[in-house]
Amino acid sequence: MAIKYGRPIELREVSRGTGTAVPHALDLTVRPRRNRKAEWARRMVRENVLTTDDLIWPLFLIDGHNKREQVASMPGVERLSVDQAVREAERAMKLTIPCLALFPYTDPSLRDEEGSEATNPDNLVCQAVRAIKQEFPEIGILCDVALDPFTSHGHDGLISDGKILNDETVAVLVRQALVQAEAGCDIIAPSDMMDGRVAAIREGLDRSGLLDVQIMAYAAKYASAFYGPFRDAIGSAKTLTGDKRTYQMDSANTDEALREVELDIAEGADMVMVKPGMPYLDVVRRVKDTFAMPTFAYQVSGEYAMIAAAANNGWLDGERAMMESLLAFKRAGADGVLSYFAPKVAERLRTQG
Ligand SMILES: NCc1[nH]cc(CCC(=O)O)c1CC(=O)O
Ligand SMILES: [Mg+2]
Repeated sequence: MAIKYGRPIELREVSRGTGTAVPHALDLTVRPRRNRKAEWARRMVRENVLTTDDLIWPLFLIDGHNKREQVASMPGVERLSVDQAVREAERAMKLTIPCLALFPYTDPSLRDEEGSEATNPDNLVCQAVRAIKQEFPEIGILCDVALDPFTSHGHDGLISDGKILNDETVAVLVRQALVQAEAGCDIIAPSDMMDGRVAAIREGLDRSGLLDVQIMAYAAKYASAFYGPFRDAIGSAKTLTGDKRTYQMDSANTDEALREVELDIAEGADMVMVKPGMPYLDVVRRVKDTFAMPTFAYQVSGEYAMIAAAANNGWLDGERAMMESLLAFKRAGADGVLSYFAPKVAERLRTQG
């Protein structure tokens, strides 16, 4: 059947243009606006919903007690001492946010070439995991695995002659994952983009009897300008030498993302992630459609900063932009989102649905 103006021509024999009560009414049988005429009607036909179950809340940690420090490039986001992180965990519980992600600001005196603080079983991340789990064992905790918060050069791996070493780095990452898992972390999230790290970490966890610790692989992670504010937050912005393009992906590629994801699944990833988020929604959709795996996206620091900055300038409605940006991930097929907006979103969902 030939289609013209939204309905088959064969069905258009009767003209509706004459005798209608409304002067100048167009001859339209199909009027998509009918389904948008009221809030109840919009709710009935809504295809995607955002709930608190979709949220993972990233927290930045800092040494000390009763300390909260603004991150300048992320208005509304703070670095928290462990006791304060426990308070935020309590808030997350009340808001029914299922999972927290932890990122440390490591004191510069503890950073070195090898990132040795990453494997200290008593480092800031491990302290926070233990403290949160002791008070709130029912909340999920995700720990990032990569060396950049701990290295003096700000790279995610070991360096020799200006090259980021793959296999040597993987050995350290396994030890980092093990101290975090032994501290009680539920999900290990390798964000380093070394080849083969998922398999090595899975093997290390299993050998230590940590069979139930999940792996969420930052499988398709791009070399991105949108990580800038995060590097301020963890204090690696000033120290980072060069860029991360020999290990993080080229932003021009999507087939490559599928190959990366396929490898991580084969190596034992329980969940996969695409990062950054909004500029890579096409990748989220392809990954979800191709692998049907639990698929997450990271709305990264730069995405947060853009919305927060524009809102603070009165250039856009920050709350609405926040909700719209998160719903976009659901539309693209994501099962959940790491977002610095998590507590704000959860509060809004609770009061306004
Ligand atoms: N490997 C570390 C890591 N884990 C998460 C982010 C970025 C998160 C954000 O920007 O919010 C980064 C930064 C980077 O790779 O340089
Ligand atoms: Mg990979």
